[in-house]
Amino acid sequence: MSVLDVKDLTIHIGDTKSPAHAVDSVSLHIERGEVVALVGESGSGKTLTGLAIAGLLDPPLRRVGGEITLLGENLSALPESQLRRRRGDRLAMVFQDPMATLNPVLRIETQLVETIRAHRNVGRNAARDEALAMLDEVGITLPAQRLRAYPHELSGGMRQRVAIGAALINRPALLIADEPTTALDVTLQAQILALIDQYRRDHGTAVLWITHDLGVAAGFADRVLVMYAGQIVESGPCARVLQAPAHPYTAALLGAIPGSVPPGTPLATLPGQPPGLSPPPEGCRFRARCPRAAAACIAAPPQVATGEARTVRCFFPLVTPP
Ligand SMILES: Nc1ncnc2c1ncn2[C@@H]1O[C@H](COP(=O)(O)OP(=O)(O)OP(=O)(O)O)[C@@H](O)[C@H]1O
Repeated sequence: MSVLDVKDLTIHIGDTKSPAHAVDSVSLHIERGEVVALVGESGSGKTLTGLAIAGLLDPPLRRVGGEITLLGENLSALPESQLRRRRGDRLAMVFQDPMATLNPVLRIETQLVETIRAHRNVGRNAARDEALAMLDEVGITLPAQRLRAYPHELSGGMRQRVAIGAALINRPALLIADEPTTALDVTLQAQILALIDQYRRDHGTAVLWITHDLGVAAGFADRVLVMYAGQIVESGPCARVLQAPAHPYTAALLGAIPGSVPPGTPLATLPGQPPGLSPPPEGCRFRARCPRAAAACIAAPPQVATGEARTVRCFFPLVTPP
């Protein structure tokens, strides 16, 4: 049984007459202990996908279709408010800004203890001991002292560690991490990645890692899902996809990573902008920017299997289907 199974998730923004189709029929699954990276340019719908899974969509964002099954339970029929409660102890989300999780006016201890007691029947002292152990686990030095601190008394890196500790403290089966390292310097980025990687090895946590940085996904994820203009255009084992991308968009993303080309060679840039989605363009959403576009791309390409557990949504993939 997958920890998470999402089928045909569709999200609209705005009024029902001319909504933006921000996420269109996204399907994905994540197994126990697996890291799946959701990558794509800014505005491609990654965050909305994560928020919908976590039950955190608020108007003008509307989930208009799709099934979300967490640990075998189909939660799609429940209204968003109930979804939030049902999912609270099974999944957790961390964001780029740790202050999206932390309350600035409460001590770290109060926040962690309340998070534990909101979901589990644990006494205050036991909850405090757990909070202390979690700060230690996420690499906070002098944890007893930090427990008494307010968020503003901690550095940015420490705040992100505490936010991750708060997310993990009820041992969720699924962690959704939305660019939690983007605002940190490279040393801290690497430390946070290593921390989450170790945690999921120890506890079998499934991780959905949302990032615009294919380089980060490369070193960390088991599988990668590439999103463009609200659709998943390619998916597969991370190593295979990065070695031989099938979709021209994935190839373009890879060509723009520093270090992907010999020194002295300019990085490839992708011309143009993603299309507007209100309404979405007909046919392939990438065709206006695609070097391989042809007359056939006026029709919407289906998602096809290319072997080795890979899929691609393209009439002219770079890796040919078997
Ligand atoms: N609350 C909102 N109200 C209106 N539009 C929104 C809202 N949240 C997101 N959008 C729009 O939905 C689209 C998808 O946004 P989303 O945040 O999911 O993209 P993303 O791929 O995560 O990009 P980024 O990396 O910049 O966060 C974008 O066009 C964005 O402007």
